[in-house]
Amino acid sequence: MTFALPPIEAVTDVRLEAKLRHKIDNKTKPVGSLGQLEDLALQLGLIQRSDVVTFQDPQMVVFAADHGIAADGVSAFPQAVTVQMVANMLAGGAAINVLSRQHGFALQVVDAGVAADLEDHPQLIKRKIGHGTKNICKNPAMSEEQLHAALQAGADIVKSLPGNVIAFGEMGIANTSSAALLLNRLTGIALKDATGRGTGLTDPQLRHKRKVLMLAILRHPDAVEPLQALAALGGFEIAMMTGAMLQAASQRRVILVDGFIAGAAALVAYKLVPQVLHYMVFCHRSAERGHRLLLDHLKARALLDLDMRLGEGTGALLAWPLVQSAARLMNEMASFASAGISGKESVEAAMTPP
Ligand SMILES: Cc1cc2ncn([C@H]3O[C@H](COP(=O)(O)O)[C@@H](O)[C@H]3O)c2cc1C
Ligand SMILES: O=C(O)c1cccnc1
Repeated sequence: MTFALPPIEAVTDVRLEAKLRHKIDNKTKPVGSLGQLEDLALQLGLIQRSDVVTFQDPQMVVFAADHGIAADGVSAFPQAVTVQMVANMLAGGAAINVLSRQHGFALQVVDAGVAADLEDHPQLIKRKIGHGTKNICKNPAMSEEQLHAALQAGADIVKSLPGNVIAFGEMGIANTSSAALLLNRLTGIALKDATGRGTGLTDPQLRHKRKVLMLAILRHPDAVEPLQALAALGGFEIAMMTGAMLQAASQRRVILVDGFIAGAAALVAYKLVPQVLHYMVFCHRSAERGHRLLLDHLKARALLDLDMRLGEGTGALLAWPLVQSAARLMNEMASFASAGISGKESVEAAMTPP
């Protein structure tokens, strides 16, 4: 089975963009004074092809999987934490549960490839590709067949969910390693700079992680195209998120991107279909050092910078009130004309000698 890249429309519509800009600029505020929220309102309007933005049934999807490279001591935590955290999420106790409840997001956890068999649960979507990836220091993380199955599963999951906004998060011990390797391979950013402390490595542990990742990257010199890189260096959750993001964009949903790992999936999706970026809101900048470089590469500016480095989708949901505010400001604010307030033209006229 080969995953067919879904068609994604660019949101460029010159007439609509002009209309939206006019609407935003004529609201009762100095032009540009709502800063980044104005760009966000414009983006949302272009995605929804309307100057009134509405959100329905927001979804939070956490993709979970294990990584063979965890055996090489690249994380501060053991692999078993992945399945334990999935159980915690299904019991409602993880950070992402708290934030999903707070912000009214329906939460689904996807078993993309956890290294344990999981019991059925109403919030668990079972699409296990394998019991963890292979150790990328020795082998490609996954076969081509597994890669395509993961991409397809991601797309299927999005198709099965309602709503027009979808937030992406992940859980998988050692997945900052895959994210760093993908960032290096797909952008040329130095591996040393792409590699960070993840769950909280000490200095000697970080040096060890860098050595291990250098061995891993040298093991896969030919995996240069995005899909080859994803199969060789990625993870089941990252591949599934990539397919899911592409599908979400093809359905013109707003995509809320979390931190470094969700960002790595976004990067792969962008390298496959650049227009996918039009649908993405980069919600926060993670403290994981590669994330800043990843966002710079995408010329993206995140909404929040809170020194967070958790993942799960937490940064995505914390930015949700800002996304809602951008929509409401566009929908509800009065214009100078409707409020009967003088625009700056009257001052300019007064300053111009007759
Ligand atoms: C208890 C716990 C909860 C988490 N929730 C997200 N992560 C985050 O940390 C992991 C990536 O970091 P590394 O590459 O260093 O393993 C991922 O599971 C990510 O989602 C967690 C990690 C831990 C330990
Ligand atoms: O930014 C992230 O997604 C992140 C950073 C560190 C650990 N886990 C996730």
